[in-house]
Amino acid sequence: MRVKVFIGLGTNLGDRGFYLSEAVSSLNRPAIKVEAMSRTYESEPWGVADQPLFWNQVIQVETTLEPLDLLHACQEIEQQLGRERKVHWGPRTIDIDLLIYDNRVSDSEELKLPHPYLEERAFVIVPLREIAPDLILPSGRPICEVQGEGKVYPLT
Ligand SMILES: Nc1ncnc2c1ncn2[C@@H]1O[C@H](COP(=O)(O)OP(=O)(O)OP(=O)(O)O)[C@@H](O)[C@H]1O
Ligand SMILES: Nc1nc2c(c(=O)[nH]1)N=C(CO)CN2
Repeated sequence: MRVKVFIGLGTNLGDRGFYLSEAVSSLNRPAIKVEAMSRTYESEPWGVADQPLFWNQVIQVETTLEPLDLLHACQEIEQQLGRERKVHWGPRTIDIDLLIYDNRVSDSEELKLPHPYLEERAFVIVPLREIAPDLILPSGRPICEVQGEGKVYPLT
């Protein structure tokens, strides 16, 4: 059975356009079909201010993978694209986060669903609203009523 998942992508090191497009094309495979992509947004760093501007994007996929298998697929792509885990919320070539996986809830250290900071991050909410304007968030709030914090600008 295929389920709908929203995935957030972020990068603030090197060729940010390259990392976003490589991540999306690496994710797209028979078990993870990319169904929708937001535009790319430039955003001010959230959480740890003293770092380069990010480029962010949100995609919708349909997957047959269970949540942890999908997370591991995302982490493999992060590694292939040179992601190093140094500073929490610090600079990275690519970060791939599971935002919403169908209506699943998970509270383990390895996987939290929905993503815990979903509604606080404008760099997630704004591109997510672009591809899913009628979405009711897992909290029950319609996405049109949620702002998130931080400045984001579409690149196109
Ligand atoms: N929904 C999720 N999506 C991606 N990783 C998650 C999720 N929930 C928990 N994790 C775990 O978070 C750990 C740390 O992830 P990461 O280094 O990307 O954090 P971060 O990007 O600095 O912060 P944030 O998770 O707030 O965006 C990973 O090892 C992963 O197992
Ligand atoms: N604007 C922006 N800020 C961030 C981002 C991000 O992708 N975009 N990712 C972070 C760690 O997940 C921390 N802060």
